[in-house]
Amino acid sequence: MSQVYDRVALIGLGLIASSMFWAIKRAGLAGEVTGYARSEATRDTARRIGLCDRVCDTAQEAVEGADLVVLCVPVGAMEAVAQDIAPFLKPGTTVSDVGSVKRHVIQTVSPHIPDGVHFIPAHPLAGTEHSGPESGFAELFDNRWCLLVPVEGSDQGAITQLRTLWEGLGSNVDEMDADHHDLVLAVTSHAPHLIAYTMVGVADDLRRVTDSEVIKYSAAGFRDFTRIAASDPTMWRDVFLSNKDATLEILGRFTEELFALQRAIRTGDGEHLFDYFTRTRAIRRGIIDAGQDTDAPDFGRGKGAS
Ligand SMILES: NC(=O)c1ccc[n+]([C@@H]2O[C@H](COP(=O)([O-])OP(=O)(O)OC[C@H]3O[C@@H](n4cnc5c(N)ncnc54)[C@H](O)[C@@H]3O)[C@@H](O)[C@H]2O)c1
Ligand SMILES: O=C(O)C(=O)C[C@]1(C(=O)O)C=C[C@@H](O)C=C1
Repeated sequence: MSQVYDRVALIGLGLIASSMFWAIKRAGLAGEVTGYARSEATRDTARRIGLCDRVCDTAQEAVEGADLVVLCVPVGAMEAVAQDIAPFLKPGTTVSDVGSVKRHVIQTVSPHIPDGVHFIPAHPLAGTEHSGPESGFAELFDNRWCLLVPVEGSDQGAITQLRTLWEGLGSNVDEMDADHHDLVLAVTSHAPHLIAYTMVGVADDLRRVTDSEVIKYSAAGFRDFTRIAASDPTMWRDVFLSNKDATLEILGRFTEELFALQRAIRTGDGEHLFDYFTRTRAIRRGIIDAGQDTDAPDFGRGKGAS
């Protein structure tokens, strides 16, 4: 693929920014990539590992002359960063972000975007439990969705250009309205993370995790929870505080279902449990058949597998 932007600036050099950088380089999508991180230690690490063509000591220096600026900081830090860089953006620049919540980012960042600058929020649905400048890798976005959430009146040419970048990073791209995005992600990502945090917290409360009994004898289910629960605390604090309504709505429904299952166990209602688990199994198989779980092992996918 050929170059999509002359100059890209990445603000916040963690998992997502570093993965974007390596994927941009893999496909030659930008002439120059500048980077800025708030902490000197992160900037030093970035320089040491060759992350970004130029690591800058100020956000101003990083965004000056950039055609695309991507905010890759926790959702709660987006507004402050937007405010800092706004005076230094050239007309015609596109500002985007990768935040896990969209309505809040639009509400807090939009007021700082100068006239003549395009703001096109985005969210790559790809990540790991690791964070920081050394955690990124070029393949992170391969065959994953990236959702673009254009605000009213967004420039079509700027949207198409950003779409081309994300396709070049390996993603499938779709567009979505911000409120719908936040509700969908509350179901597919935010509530599941909270449930994983809770489950691991419960195990810890039983004082067995650090004694290693829970770890030693943990089955795959619990181990998957611990992977998710190892995710960055700042990022996830911000996600829940900024996607409050949708997350609380989904957790309300979750609690109702949990009570129904609890009741079925107490009353010995095996039919309820069996029917419920049959329904959820069909959902999992639907995901695999649609080719959306690239991490899933291949066994059990053949016709007739039970
Ligand atoms: N980790 C995931 O799985 C994932 C997936 C998709 C989207 N996201 C979103 O991407 C964004 C970045 O997440 P990440 O996983 O790369 O996080 P990360 O913790 O790996 O990196 C965030 C970086 O931002 C820096 N930072 C924090 N506050 C800052 C500020 N005020 N000014 C400048 N830099 C600041 C941190 O020092 C760090 O280098 C978040 O908004 C998150 O919601 C994360
Ligand atoms: O795979 C993981 O570790 C993730 O949690 C990635 C994940 C997700 O929930 O799928 C987490 C947050 C994002 O905003 C997008 C992706």
